[in-house]
Amino acid sequence: MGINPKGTTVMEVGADGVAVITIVNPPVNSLSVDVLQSLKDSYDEALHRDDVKAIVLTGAKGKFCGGVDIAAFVGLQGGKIPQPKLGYLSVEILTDTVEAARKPSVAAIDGLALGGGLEVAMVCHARISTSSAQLGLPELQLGIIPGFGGTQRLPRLVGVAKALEMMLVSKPVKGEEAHSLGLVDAIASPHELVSTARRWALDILERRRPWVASLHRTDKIESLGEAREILKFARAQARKHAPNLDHPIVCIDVIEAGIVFGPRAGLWKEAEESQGIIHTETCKNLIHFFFAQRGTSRVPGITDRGLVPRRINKVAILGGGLMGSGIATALILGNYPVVLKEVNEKFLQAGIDRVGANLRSRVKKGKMTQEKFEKTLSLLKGVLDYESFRDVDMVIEAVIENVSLKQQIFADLEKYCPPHCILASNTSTIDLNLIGEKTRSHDRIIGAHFFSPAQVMPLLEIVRTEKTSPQAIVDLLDVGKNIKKTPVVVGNCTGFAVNRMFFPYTMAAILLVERGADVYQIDKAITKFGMPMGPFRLCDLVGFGVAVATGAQFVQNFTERTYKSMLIPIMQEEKRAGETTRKGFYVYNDKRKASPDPELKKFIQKAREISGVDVDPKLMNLSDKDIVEMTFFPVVNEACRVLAEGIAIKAADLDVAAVMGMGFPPYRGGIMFWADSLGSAYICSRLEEWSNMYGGFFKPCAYMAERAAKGAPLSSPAVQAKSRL
Ligand SMILES: C[C@H](O)CC(=O)SCCNC(=O)CCNC(=O)[C@H](O)C(C)(C)COP(=O)(O)OP(=O)(O)OC[C@H]1O[C@@H](n2cnc3c(N)ncnc32)[C@H](O)[C@@H]1OP(=O)(O)O
Repeated sequence: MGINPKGTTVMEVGADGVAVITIVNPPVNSLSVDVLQSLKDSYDEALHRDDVKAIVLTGAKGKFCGGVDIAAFVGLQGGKIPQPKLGYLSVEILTDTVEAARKPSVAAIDGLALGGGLEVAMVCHARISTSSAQLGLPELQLGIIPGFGGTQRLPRLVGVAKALEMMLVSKPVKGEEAHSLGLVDAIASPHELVSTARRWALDILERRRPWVASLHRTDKIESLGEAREILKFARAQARKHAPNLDHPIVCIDVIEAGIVFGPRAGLWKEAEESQGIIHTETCKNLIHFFFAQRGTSRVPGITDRGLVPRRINKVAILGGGLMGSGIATALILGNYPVVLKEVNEKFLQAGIDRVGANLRSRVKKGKMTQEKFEKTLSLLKGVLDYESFRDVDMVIEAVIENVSLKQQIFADLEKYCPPHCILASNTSTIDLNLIGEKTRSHDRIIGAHFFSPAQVMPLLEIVRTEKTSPQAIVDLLDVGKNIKKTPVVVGNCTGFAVNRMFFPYTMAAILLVERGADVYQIDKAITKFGMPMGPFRLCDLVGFGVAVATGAQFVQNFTERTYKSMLIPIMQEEKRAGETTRKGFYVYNDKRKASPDPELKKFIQKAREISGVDVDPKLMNLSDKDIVEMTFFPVVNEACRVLAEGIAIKAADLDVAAVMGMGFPPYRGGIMFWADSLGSAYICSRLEEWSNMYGGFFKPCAYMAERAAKGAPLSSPAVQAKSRL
């Protein structure tokens, strides 16, 4: 153990002869190297002491265990923590010491038992849980596989089909479901959890309850033939849904090894595969992303001031369109009473209906009961004037992107809302200083940029101006957390962070097409890279109207690096505006299935003539790698500018923004992390090459050029020219 151990276990032996071993490592009692060592020591002691007859394993402060300390994986990857001997933890300690012990262990689970946490619990001879506890094996989300026997024990406790689902989807189950699955043996209230577990352990010892080693159970596992079919199907699904990822297949292989060759062979295979898998790029990227996501709510100079978020009792939303109704849905789902304002009855009813439909779709999917639906919808109140704004704590304006309309609204809000009320705008591109120009409330004006559909998309871009008060930021961060959004705090500028990265992505794709590349090949290559869809399919989905409106903002503000093309306006003239008109870059059938359209060539030719560019034979035969680089390196270039200008606080925030706002594959770590895996010098040299051939759109920015010259990573902290935050 180190001088300052990272966590420990505490053992108390009661008069009943039960030793209660408690994992203590806040905030989630993760299994650090020190905790694991201490767990082993506590077990050694408990197994040797004559006054200990049975053991209860639990976690401090209502949390059983959040799994292996993920930071330890970073230590292993960097060689700072030595790799333990193969099978030491999983086989030698957990299986051969704890599970094989002559004293029974019972896990008392409250809060969470995730990853290694659940695996340790499954090694115990019984599990008692609270009904609200969350139990799961989410390791695949980190690019690894369960490594403490989870691949072997979970199928033996709940069956192969359910175990696979829990592992592949990385979704935990609640205590009640775990009980009905057989994963836990009994449910107890938090208050009675440990006492129930104590009694259970003694009952096992006295043979009043079965003494079960999960590893050797066979009753829940399907027959060999059936299990193989299930595994075959899972493999096909994994290949289809995650073709760039190997670790789900490795996980399935390891489960199969245990079923075919026996659980002990499975344990060894799991140990072997686990050792290698943590050194893969996928694992490094996903672990980076895990910490990046959690780092976004740490804002230097804001969240370190000791400010306490104020209570937001009521929120008002202006505009019941797609965005406004989505935001309202997200808020009422987070239990915030919401006032939705529209300009007339018809629009108001349509807005309320949209919220209702959003919630109803949850009921249909079985994610919400009818009772909860009614309770949630009752939190929404529609209004046509500002009277009920007199006691709101936060307003979110979500009307169309029209500067003078927004200015008028903010002037009105200043009159009607109480002085403490936060005045937020959901604008996706407009400068907030402009929006607040007609007010004297600049300190409480803030951007709350949601992504469509707002009730589903997890990102919330929080935009602050130089005048936004730290308290308003802390308050909005708290609201974001309560409605389960990942916030990214950015500075004020046209397009903020996400849309500034989006513009060059779409523009690069159009530039390539005008010079000879194929629309559908581009979409295919980008999808293969891991985006949910290609840039053209996405344009169709969001609609050309939105693409043109946001594009215009970019043209106006960043003229020198805008690639101007008439392709979309030409198509609009032909009444092609994307999926809603059934024609865009693709044509759509009744079932909204997209197919390539040979007619497209005609529009591309016309746009090419207007731009006065020639087809470049090289661009007609691009490899997938070239397509990915030519579309994403301009995004990296813009991300560098966003960082250099101080719009984003740190590169990792842009990684999160790209993954959650653009759909960039998390297993590539995010835009900047991915860029650094390729190297600044390489990216810069390619951009220079294309800039010479195809113009200023590709020109590397000063930040990029400087990093490339020094051979420095793009994401290491920048000496910012002038922070805009
Ligand atoms: C061998 C084994 O098979 C391998 C493993 O066990 S791998 C680990 C498996 N476990 C996991 O994947 C769980 C990961 N954690 C989570 O999903 C969520 O953090 C949680 C559900 C536990 C809690 O969520 P929530 O309450 O929203 O809090 P969240 O902000 O995410 O986490 C709180 C803090 O705990 C940290 N944390 C959570 N789980 C951690 C873990 N397993 N290791 C290290 N730190 C962890 C977070 O980084 C965060 O730290 P911060 O406050 O300094 O940013």
